[in-house]
Amino acid sequence: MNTPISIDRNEILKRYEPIAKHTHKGLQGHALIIGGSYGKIGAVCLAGKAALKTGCGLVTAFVPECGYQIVQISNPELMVITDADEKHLSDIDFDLKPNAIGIGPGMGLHTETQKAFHDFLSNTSVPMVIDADALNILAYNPSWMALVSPRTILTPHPKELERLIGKWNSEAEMFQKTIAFSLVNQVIIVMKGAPTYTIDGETVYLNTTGNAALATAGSGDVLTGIITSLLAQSYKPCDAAILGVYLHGLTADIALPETGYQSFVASSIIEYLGKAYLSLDV
Ligand SMILES: NC(=O)C1=CN([C@@H]2O[C@H](COP(=O)(O)OP(=O)(O)OC[C@H]3O[C@@H](n4cnc5c(N)ncnc54)[C@H](OP(=O)(O)O)[C@@H]3O)[C@@H](O)[C@H]2O)[C@@H](O)CC1
Ligand SMILES: Nc1ncnc2c1ncn2[C@@H]1O[C@H](COP(=O)(O)OP(=O)(O)O)[C@@H](O)[C@H]1O
Ligand SMILES: [Mg+2]
Repeated sequence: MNTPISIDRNEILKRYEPIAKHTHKGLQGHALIIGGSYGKIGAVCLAGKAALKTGCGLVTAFVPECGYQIVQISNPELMVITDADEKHLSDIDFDLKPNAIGIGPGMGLHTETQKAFHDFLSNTSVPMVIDADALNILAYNPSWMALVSPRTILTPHPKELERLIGKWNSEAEMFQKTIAFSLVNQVIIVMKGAPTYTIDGETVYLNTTGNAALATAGSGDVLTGIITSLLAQSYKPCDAAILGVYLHGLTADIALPETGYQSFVASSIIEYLGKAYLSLDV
């Protein structure tokens, strides 16, 4: 394996694009977050709000019918489209043209959802982040990887990674198998952990921000929203992944003296995104 490239502030400033003075919401990108199921609509609320607070101009959530009021009330800035089914996604069909899609948070593994995901992948080539249950569905249906567009970003935690690539006996083998998976499928893999590595074929990027405060429910869902937002704002997929992971960790580093580890929750990541961005602008 090549020596990982350490992603520090200098590397980020090479990639970060400050906002243009005369931009408007129509130029800032439209992100679509697809996911949720009965009891796990919060995952979509978190990803959607994170997408907005990362700078996207418009964000739409696609959720089962039971999520309609939850998303609208928790995030009035979000637009919502609902599936025909009350509790799970059964047909992922929409009449809009997002610049990027994040799919999987809270989505569940219902057989109808699995079929809907298959049909959605067959018909979509929009830049995409695949996370959580959408990754698990791919792991259970490995041949569907052929439907995933090149340069798609996958964001597995260690268990999701194991489901996708199989068990490993050493860290070296984990990297070897992940790199091979990235090369064969032409996808970018964000190997979430402490620390997080982003794998783009043979190139490995090591993130340098973040701390144990991030070990809290929904923090991966927030990361999906952040990276989807950057993709929608026209960052190249690998840069969106690297910058998104860096910003996500930076929020926890900035917050720590104020929140401590224990009281930091996934919504705190979203709350501190502003300070994370501001620290890049000085
Ligand atoms: N508010 C909401 O709506 C929320 C909704 N959510 C949604 O729930 C769905 C299920 O997602 P999920 O990740 O909780 O379940 P799953 O894939 O079975 O993985 C869990 C297993 O993986 C392991 N594991 C995890 N991290 C690890 C690590 N760093 N290092 C090592 N191991 C690690 C760990 O294994 P263990 O250590 O227990 O053996 C654990 O048992 C998904 O759609 C998600 O979006 C959540 O985001 C929460 C907030
Ligand atoms: N101890 C830790 N140090 C740094 N980052 C962590 C730590 N624990 C978790 N994280 C980060 O938090 C996120 C957890 O993602 P995930 O397990 O998908 O959460 P969820 O599914 O609950 O949203 C990842 O980005 C991971 O890198
Ligand atoms: Mg997750």
